[in-house]
Amino acid sequence: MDKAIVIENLSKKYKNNRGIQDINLEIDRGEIFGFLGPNGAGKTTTMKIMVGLMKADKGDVRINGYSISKDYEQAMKNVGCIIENVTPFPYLTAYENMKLWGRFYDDVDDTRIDKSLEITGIIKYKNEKIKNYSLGMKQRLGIAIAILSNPNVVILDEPFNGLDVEGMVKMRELIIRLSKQYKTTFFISSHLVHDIELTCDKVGILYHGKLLNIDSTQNILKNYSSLENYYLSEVDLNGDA
Ligand SMILES: Nc1ncnc2c1ncn2[C@@H]1O[C@H](COP(=O)(O)OP(=O)(O)OP(=O)(O)O)[C@@H](O)[C@H]1O
Repeated sequence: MDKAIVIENLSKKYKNNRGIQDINLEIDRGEIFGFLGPNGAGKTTTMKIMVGLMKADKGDVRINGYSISKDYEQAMKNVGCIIENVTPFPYLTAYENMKLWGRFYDDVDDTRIDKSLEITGIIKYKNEKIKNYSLGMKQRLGIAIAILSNPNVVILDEPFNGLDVEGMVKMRELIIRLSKQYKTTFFISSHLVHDIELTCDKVGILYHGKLLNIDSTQNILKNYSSLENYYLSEVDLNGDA
């Protein structure tokens, strides 16, 4: 199986002793992986290391076969991400913001900008200033920016945060469609069990910096009535850090 992301023995300890400890996981090409954990579990820390915003104490991450510590440029070549918040310039339009982002890449032209806005369903607001965007529209713009360079791996920190019901449904549909249509691999962090259950093929539970378990959503739902029940039982069994 073609592995899009491999995380090996990843550890990072902050001065206050919090952080992540010995994370191991593998994600197949085209899979939607849900990184589920409560506030402070270490999701953002892991994702920051994955995209090179922070250095690990130990371990490594391979993306598309390339190590982020040894071959950072190659590893990042096909990655799009939103870690914490994207902050588009409010007084620029979506198009102008995308144009600025596009300068980071060699092969992003106006056609690709339009395509990204089209895929994420905000092409009709292309020439509107971001200050007039709703939160859901801004989240979509975040995805549009993340997929601008046509990456095959997309890493999203809390993409459902702050969205209303309709916004969540649309975000979910968008992620699933991209994974099916383009075989894009997604690594999504969230503390929203329900959205992870409905969106992700595979789920890893992070608790107090440790990965408690990792399994396919299908398997989990064979044995538990909901992902929430599985989550609570895993935390109850193994969660004492
Ligand atoms: N720069 C830092 N220095 C010290 N401690 C930190 C730092 N960044 C994060 N932490 C701590 O490390 C732990 C993991 O934080 P992290 O932001 O990775 O969690 P998270 O799972 O993303 O949480 P949330 O869902 O609230 O965003 C937390 O206890 C946090 O307080």
